Amino acid sequence: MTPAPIAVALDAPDLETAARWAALVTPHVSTVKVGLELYLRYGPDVIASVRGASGVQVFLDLKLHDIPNTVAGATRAVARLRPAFLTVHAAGGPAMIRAAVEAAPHTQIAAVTVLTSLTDADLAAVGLAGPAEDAVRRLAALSVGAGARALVCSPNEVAAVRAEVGPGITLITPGVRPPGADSQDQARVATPEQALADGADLLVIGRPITGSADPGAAAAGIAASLRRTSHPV
Ligand SMILES: O=C(O)c1cc(=O)[nH]c(=O)n1[C@@H]1O[C@H](COP(=O)(O)O)[C@@H](O)[C@H]1O
Repeated sequence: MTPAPIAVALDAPDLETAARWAALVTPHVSTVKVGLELYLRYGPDVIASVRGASGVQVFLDLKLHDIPNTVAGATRAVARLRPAFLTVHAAGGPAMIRAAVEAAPHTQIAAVTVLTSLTDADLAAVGLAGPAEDAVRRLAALSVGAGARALVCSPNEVAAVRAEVGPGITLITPGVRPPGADSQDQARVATPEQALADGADLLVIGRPITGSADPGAAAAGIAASLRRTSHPV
């Protein structure tokens, strides 16, 4: 069976746990995601550990945000690990995004528009007035103009972003929760089925899978529900 378009966020405190989660979920999902918690503790070795024997696609989520020269150097430093995706913050601006794109020709640079943990009130507090969707659309257009071929947004904005950037751009949505699940620190959320129906290409899901007693079964369950949605019987 084709693995589901899900990136499981391996936000674990230690490498053994992350590698175990990766092994349990990789039969069911296309991608595993390494973020700041694991990468800052273990460095580049973590990539090989979670890739394991399966060779599953790895998404490196470092959310780089600095001046263009520094981001180019940081991107070059990790490009040799050949992650399928590497995140940068779109708010770093077009020159920074372009620097990352040029520094990693074999990796898709994914520009994070507005973090899924932020509400409209949070955005107003940091000086971004207006609904999140306006900022997301603006940052999405800017990122694609700077050469990004992948974008990160919440499922609530994915339909608007798709309308803005067209079909060729990979849209990645965290802030995904199965029906009835706790949204925890996520503010702009939707179900996996809704995110896919609205145009997402890859769903980032962490704790609803890794916090389950059986992460393999949790991943398989969500993958099966997505298959039912895309091919209703
Ligand atoms: O870039 C990301 O992956 C990301 C962007 C964003 O706006 N929101 C967001 O939650 N993420 C990541 O997606 C994952 C979501 O995890 P859960 O909330 O446990 O499903 C975490 O690893 C976050 O770092």
